[in-house]
Amino acid sequence: MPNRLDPAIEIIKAKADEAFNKNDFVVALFLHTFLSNNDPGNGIYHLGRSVTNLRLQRWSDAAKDATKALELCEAKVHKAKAHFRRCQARRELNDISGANEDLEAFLFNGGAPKTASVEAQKLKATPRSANETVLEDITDVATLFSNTLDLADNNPDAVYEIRSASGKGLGAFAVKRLQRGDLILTETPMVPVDDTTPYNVVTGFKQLSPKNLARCLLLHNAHPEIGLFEGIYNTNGFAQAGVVLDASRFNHSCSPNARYTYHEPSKQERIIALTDIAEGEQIYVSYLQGRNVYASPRSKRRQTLSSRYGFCCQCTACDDANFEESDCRRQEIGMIWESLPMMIDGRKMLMSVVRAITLMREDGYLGDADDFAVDAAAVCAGYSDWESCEYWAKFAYENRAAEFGADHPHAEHSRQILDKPQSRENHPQAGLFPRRIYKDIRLPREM
Ligand SMILES: C[S@@+](CC[C@H](N)C(=O)[O-])C[C@H]1O[C@@H](n2cnc3c(N)ncnc32)[C@H](O)[C@@H]1O
Repeated sequence: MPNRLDPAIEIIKAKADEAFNKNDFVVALFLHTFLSNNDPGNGIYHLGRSVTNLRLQRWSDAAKDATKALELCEAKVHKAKAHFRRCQARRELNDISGANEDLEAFLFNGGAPKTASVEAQKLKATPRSANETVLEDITDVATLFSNTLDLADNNPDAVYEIRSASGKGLGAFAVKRLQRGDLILTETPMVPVDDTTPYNVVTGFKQLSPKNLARCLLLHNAHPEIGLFEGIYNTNGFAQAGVVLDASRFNHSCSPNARYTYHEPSKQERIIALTDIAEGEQIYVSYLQGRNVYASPRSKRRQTLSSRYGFCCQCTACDDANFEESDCRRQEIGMIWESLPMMIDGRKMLMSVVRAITLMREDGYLGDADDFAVDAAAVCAGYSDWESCEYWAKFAYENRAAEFGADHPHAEHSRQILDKPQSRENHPQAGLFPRRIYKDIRLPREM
């Protein structure tokens, strides 16, 4: 049942009119199609789309819409418009007797005689015939007019392509081999929203141009029940960035091969490779962050993903064959993370960090090891083991640079620690405890 009170509807109608008045008929067609798909029993949308189709010279579609409007609209004024539009479409389709019937019905429903007489003259002229496919759904419109709507990927340097990802809607796939640390995407958010109250979300969409609104309406909506714009926002919005068109097409995995990150200085969303990725491989990010993914069992992750995004995760970590082992590792990582602040023994703490990072690697989770390495560097600083401190700070820096970009504030912060490990500014506890050396505690070589 369409929610006619959803504020999104009035906004989309206004944007459709705006596009039409600017002769941006493809966008208007898209938006009218969206509206009529959303509320098929409302004849006004068919009436609106019939004139847009006339402008696009899509005669069969225009006639079909006018017929539908005649079926659904009660008011004479609407019926008159629908007959007139169908008359014009039929004229172009060479159906002169049908067009004449519509012209009579136009007059009968109060249409202006002067307009009718101009049209009657045109009906006497030889018509052209046209042959088109009928566009019924917004995806049909989007496919036919993907260039006009700027949906086609025109960036020759793009390292990914968006296409069907069986059972997961659309997804992003590598078009060349990628390495850990490679920048996959950098994109300006389309709907930035600082505060995600419903009002702000609706206002964010309202500010879009008709074309950009059309592009956003194509995004997946896992929550149509909560309002159109909020549903799209909640399914696709990124923390800090909001809705980012291409980035929103990347599917989720609990063992992702890429991560998304917001780069505040440039106000852009980025996606960076966490692992090497083969050409043709699907690129996955994790919709869950930090401990919610690397330190949570499958049941908890699935519950969150299902309620927020409406799907049951079947990634390699959630797969039935692997999940129990993966759960054991992730639960242990979680316990280590919880217990680190309580550990008073530096050696024990560093051994726990090594264990946690080893478990992450065994699980194929190649993000966030820096969370642990930063703590390890702080412990070594506390015991004045500057060589070990540097070792962990370097590890944290290199991982952050690869995962977020070297110019990201996270990486810059680790860089500062690396440059001045002894500074109290970087490590408030630097040199506080009796000196101890932990050179023997290092990570095993990368597997
Ligand atoms: C942000 S969108 C991702 C792009 C989406 N596939 C599309 O076609 O636009 C989130 C939606 O993608 C689908 N999705 C993402 N990851 C998935 C996965 N691992 N398994 C199944 N569906 C997934 C779900 O429908 C989810 O609500």
